[in-house]
Amino acid sequence: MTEAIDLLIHARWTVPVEPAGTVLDNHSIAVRDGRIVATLPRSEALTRFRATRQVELAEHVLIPGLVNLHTHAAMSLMRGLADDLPLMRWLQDAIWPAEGRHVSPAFVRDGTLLAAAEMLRGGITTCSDMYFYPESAAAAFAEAGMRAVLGLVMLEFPTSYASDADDCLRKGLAARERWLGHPLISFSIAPHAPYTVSDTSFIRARALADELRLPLHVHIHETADEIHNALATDGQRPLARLARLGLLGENFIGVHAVQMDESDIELLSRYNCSIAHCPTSNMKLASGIAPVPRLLDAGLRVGLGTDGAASNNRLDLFQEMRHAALLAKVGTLDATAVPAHTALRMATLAGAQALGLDASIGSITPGKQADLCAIRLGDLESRPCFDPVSHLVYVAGREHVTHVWVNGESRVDKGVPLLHINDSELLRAVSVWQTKIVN
Ligand SMILES: CSC[C@H]1O[C@@H](n2cnc3c(O)ncnc32)[C@H](O)[C@@H]1O
Ligand SMILES: [Zn+2]
Repeated sequence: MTEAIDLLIHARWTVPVEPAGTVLDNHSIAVRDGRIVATLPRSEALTRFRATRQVELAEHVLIPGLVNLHTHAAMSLMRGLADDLPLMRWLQDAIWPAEGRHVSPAFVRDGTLLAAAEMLRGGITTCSDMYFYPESAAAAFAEAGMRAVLGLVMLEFPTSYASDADDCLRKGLAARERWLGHPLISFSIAPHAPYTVSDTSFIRARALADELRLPLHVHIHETADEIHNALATDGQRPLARLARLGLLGENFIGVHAVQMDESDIELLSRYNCSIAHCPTSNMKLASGIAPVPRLLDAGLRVGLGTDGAASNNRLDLFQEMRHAALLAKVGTLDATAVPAHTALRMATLAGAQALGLDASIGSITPGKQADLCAIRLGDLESRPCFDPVSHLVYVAGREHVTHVWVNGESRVDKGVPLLHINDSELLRAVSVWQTKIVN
């Protein structure tokens, strides 16, 4: 008697990420009702299962869908608007004025659809977003069929979205109410940064995160100026202030963590926090090199983020894996720092753990959702292949992604996106935004 399943994927290599270091040759992954049922040798799979659909990946490696631990999806509409500036000039002279003029529910919907299409095509099946109008972002991610954790943002100053941090939260919580129970959409509490959020608002953020059992998602220690200014105004480093306010804890995701001393790392480790490392954004804004090997040695979960397309300018976790591995080596002058397997774990399981989603995504494990990504390693630029994980980080790019599934549903098939997004309509909308932004 064979078991009926929906999908059987036969892959030349499978890298489940958990157990660490495992590479399975010629195995098959069985999927039923959106979940992984089993991973087993191909010959056993063919006798045990009867599948509605089978997919042959003869020269491919199958990995868990990538998890983008930090982005501002709708900022894809500002890709390339302001390059080659340091963070505060970039924000204050270019980005915040543009956001003040243009950000609206329609902007967030179109920008998020553009970002979701880019991410899914590049093998990213989950992202942790932080942007205005989270209800518009939720609608766009749901339409694209991408898993997303939407930050309920908090900023003290008035924006086109809200008058202050309390207004941000009121609007964010109403959005969350409307999306409760959706299979792909969940939320985090996202106070923007120590330099834009008051003590009172941080305390409110922690109380809400505890009450609603949500992650806290905050930019921290991004630049030397941020530390310098905090010392001048608060007499404390930003992380010490957040610890004093009770913000740190195992649901805390600190984004960037570039400018860190031993006391900062000790605090993050004491409170069992997670880090979203954004190597390309850190390089482009010249923020510095995050001490990733020391963060990992301290036992922290370190995931990877692209940051927004206005500071990267790609939403490409293959690029972030490569940059994370290379930057760690340059930063420490140690070629063994952040090896390929570590970079892949950061881009998958570590991101899922940081978001509290590792019971359902982040590795190819029976019982988890079938969020999967296949990468073709058969082309001449990928030959020979001694170790597919080495190739994922040091050779392959998102252009080699051929298949993507979210919850067992195909989103990219043989390189062709199967998104519910009308490309020409979206491109028309993007060009209208471009015209508005430059005028
Ligand atoms: C409250 S919505 C998010 C807010 O963050 C801005 N932003 C984008 N990238 C960064 C970054 O690297 N550091 C700090 N702030 C950033 C974005 O423009 C929005 O205003
Ligand atoms: Zn950011």
